[in-house]
Amino acid sequence: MIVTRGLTKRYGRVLAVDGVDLDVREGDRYGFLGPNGSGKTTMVRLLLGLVYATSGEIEVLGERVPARSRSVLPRIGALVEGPAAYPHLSGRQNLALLDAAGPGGSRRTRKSRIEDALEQVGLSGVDRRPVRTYSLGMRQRLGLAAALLRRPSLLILDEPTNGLDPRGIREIRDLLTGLNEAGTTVFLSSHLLAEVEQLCTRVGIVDRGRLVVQDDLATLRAPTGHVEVATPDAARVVAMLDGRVVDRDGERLVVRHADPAALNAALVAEGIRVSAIGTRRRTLEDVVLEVTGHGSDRVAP
Ligand SMILES: Nc1ncnc2c1ncn2[C@@H]1O[C@H](COP(=O)(O)OP(=O)(O)OP(=O)(O)O)[C@@H](O)[C@H]1O
Repeated sequence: MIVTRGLTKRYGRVLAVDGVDLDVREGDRYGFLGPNGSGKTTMVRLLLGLVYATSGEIEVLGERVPARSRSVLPRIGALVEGPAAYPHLSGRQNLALLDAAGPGGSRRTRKSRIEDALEQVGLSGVDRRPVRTYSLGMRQRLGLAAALLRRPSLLILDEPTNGLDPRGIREIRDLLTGLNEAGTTVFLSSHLLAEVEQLCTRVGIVDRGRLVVQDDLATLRAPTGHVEVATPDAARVVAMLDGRVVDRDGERLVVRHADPAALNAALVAEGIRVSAIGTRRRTLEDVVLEVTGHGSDRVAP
C-alpha cells in the first residue's frame, strides 16, 4: 500500500527523513512513532506529494508519488496538521465545499457521502452550528470526516488525536479500528507510545529521521521467557524455585519460565496462593528504549 526506498528529505543541514524504507501492507493499522522533530510530519508530506524528496522513491497504492499524485490522491483520505475549515460555515457546508472542489466523487451521491462521513465521526448531530463554535476535538473530527468523504481504501493521518481529551482519543481509536476492520488500511504518525500500542498492528519507530524498527506489534511484544507472578507467599516461591526468580517487588515476582499454566499448577500443588499470573511481554517502551537509547523522556508514554 505504501512503499518507500531510501527516502530522504534534507532541509539545509537537517536530514528530516534519512534513507527510510517504509513498508505498509494492506490491512495494516500502521503507527509511525517518534518524538517531536523526528521527521514524522515531513514523512506524511512526502507521501502526499506535498513536499519533494531529496532522493529515494515513493509508491502509494501501487503508483509513483509525486509523478502519479493526481491519480493517487483522490483514493487516499488524509489529515495533516491543523485541518483548515471556514469558521462561519457549518461542518456540513465545509464538507460540501471540499467535496465540490476535489476531483472525482459524483455530485449525485455527495449528500449521502457527507452524511455518512459526519455520522462516522459522530458529528451528524451538530447540524447547523458554525465551525467557529467547535471545540478542538470537533475540528479534528471534521478533518477526519473530510478524509473519509471519498470512502478511501487508505488513510494517512498526521497525529490524528492531537488536542483531543481522553474520551475523544478513545472515539477516534474506535472509529479507526472499525474502519480498518471494514477494510481500510490506516497509516498514522504519533509521538504517543500508548496510542500506538493500543491502536496499531504494525509499528515503525523513527529516530532523528531514521527508521530504526519496523515490525508487527505482536512480534515486537513477543514473550520474554519470563512469567509474572503475584502472590502473598512470595518468600516461599523464592525458596521453592531456587534461582529462577529474577526480580522481586513485594508480592510481585518475575520468574524465568515459559509456561504460566504449568508454573501455576506447580505453585498451587505446593499450597502457594497465586493472585495473578501471566506471560511477561516487552512493552513498546522497552522496544523504543532498546533501539534509540532514550525512551519516555522523548516519546510520551
Ligand atoms: N520546511 C522546513 N524547513 C526547514 N526545516 C524543516 C522544515 N520542516 C521540518 N524541518 C525540520 O525537519 C525536522 C523534522 O521535522 P518534522 O516536523 O517532520 O518532525 P515531526 O516528527 O513531525 O515533529 P512534530 O511532532 O514536532 O511535528 C526538524 O528538525 C524540523 O526542524
